[in-house]
Amino acid sequence: MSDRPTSAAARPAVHRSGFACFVGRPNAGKSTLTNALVGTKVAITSGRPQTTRHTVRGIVHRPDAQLVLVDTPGLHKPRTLLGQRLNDLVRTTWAEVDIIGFCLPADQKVGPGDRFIAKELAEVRKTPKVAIVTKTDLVDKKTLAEQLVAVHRMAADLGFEWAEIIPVSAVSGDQVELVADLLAKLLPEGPPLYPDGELTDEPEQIMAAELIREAALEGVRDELPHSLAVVIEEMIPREDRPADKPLLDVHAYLYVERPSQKAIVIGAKGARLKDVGTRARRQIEALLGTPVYLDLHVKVAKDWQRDPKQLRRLGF
Ligand SMILES: Nc1nc2c(ncn2[C@@H]2O[C@H](COP(=O)(O)OP(=O)(O)OP(=O)(O)O)[C@@H](O)[C@H]2O)c(=O)[nH]1
Repeated sequence: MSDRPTSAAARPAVHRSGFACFVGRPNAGKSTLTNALVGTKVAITSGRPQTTRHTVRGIVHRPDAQLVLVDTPGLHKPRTLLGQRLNDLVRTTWAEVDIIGFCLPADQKVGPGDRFIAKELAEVRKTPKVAIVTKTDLVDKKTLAEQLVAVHRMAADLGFEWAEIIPVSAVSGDQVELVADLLAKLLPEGPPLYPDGELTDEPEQIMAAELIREAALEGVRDELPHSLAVVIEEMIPREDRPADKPLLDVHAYLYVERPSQKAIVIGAKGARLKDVGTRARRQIEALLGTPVYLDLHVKVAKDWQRDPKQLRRLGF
């Protein structure tokens, strides 16, 4: 009896699948929402803007739909070659997805930064655009209502309409399911694109590099976030380990632009780097589910953000 196919009634009538990306100014809560929807830590979150450098996909598996989330970097006014490349990446992503979710924090008034993005969005005619008002746990009902009206009006002023406007708090979990429901409904009909249970197709190395970058940026200010790049040189299982005691060797380089930044990352007598290593190792172990030996080296790559050759080498 157990191998009898599921009855037609138990199966959803149509299956939908496709891609959605979240856009919004830096710190709008895109990565946090991605994580909440997927239910595991796949994108990197931090209190500092523009830390999401890579297009990280999280996959939401549902009986009726498979939603692949593409987390783009924050769109911003380009100051460097890296800034330009990131913005190009954002626009390329918009042209390829089935839904664009515009994240606007509930606790900040709609501003020029949002209008800058909305104006670009207005040009993307075919793709349904959903406004997602994030961080609703930070405001009262009245402020939220005003924000929803402002968000509606911003689009109307630019000559387009949102397919949906959804308030959500990724931190409290309020309405996260509804976001998934509404996004799923907007997807085209189609079979699952990824095997069941897969959460991301981002190479493990890039995710490990992002976790190291996140750990290295914790507690530092100012220009360092933009000057730090992490490259995994090698990630291989240690040989001669018993099957029940595996160990993964991870060797990574942290690239900074100036010797002074190298000193900051390393800290007095290497204490800071050691601490970064410990925290990043725990995160990588949690991510990959295996004990890790993490080896970090800091290198100066002078002005890498402005040098096309170096950018390529660092994976941009
Ligand atoms: N209270 C509250 N804080 C949130 C919520 N969502 C995100 N945050 C916080 O807002 C900050 C930015 O969140 P991220 O998810 O990193 O924002 P992002 O839009 O991905 O940022 P970039 O990668 O810089 O573009 C972090 O400190 C989050 O903890 C929320 O629902 N409620």
